[in-house]
Amino acid sequence: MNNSQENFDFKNCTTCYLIQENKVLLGFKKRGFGIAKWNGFGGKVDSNETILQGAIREMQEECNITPTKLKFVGLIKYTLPKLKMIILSHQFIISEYEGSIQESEEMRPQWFEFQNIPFQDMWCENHIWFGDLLKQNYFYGEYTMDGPEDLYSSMNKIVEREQLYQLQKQLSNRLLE
Ligand SMILES: COc1nc(N)nc2c1ncn2[C@H]1C[C@H](O)[C@@H](COP(=O)(O)OP(=O)(O)OP(=O)(O)O)O1
Repeated sequence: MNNSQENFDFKNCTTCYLIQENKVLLGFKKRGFGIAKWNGFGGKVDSNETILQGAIREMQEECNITPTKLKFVGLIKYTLPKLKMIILSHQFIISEYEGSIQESEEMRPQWFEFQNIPFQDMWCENHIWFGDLLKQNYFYGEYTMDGPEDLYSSMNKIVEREQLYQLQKQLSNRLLE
């Protein structure tokens, strides 16, 4: 963190993508932050839970399923200068789950073919790292932006698994599991 970011709020968030047979489940955000954009499912990690517990809870709340097989694949640090906020988003791929997918008051779920991702209706930085996510590469990114269309700087790199876990320990004040 540089000096000008010392008084920024810091939030741990999760974002989860259910992947099956070259399709990914996205949710259309019906309210709040990122409204009217397609995104993975997730949200803020509560103070009494690990990152993984937060990821599972958000899936239950937002699309009614309980993930049983999750892979931690990515870490994205978003700096939002106008909101004076840093969001560290822990990215997961889900390959197995229990329950039936249902719409919630926050998200409308829909399957998308890998070839047909609706980037035009997603946060604009998504197209930079989404290919790595779908290939299940481990990746780390940093983005400075003030909203879904306002991207000021970007960095994305593929990392080794150990490097990703190391970065998670360094950047997050919370345990993964
Ligand atoms: C800043 O750029 C972002 N880009 C993308 N693609 N996704 C983002 C960005 N910033 C946050 N996100 C993701 C991280 C989380 O998955 C959600 C945040 O969800 P929300 O703020 O709605 O969190 P909840 O805890 O569900 O909110 P409520 O307290 O309103 O239920 O967006």
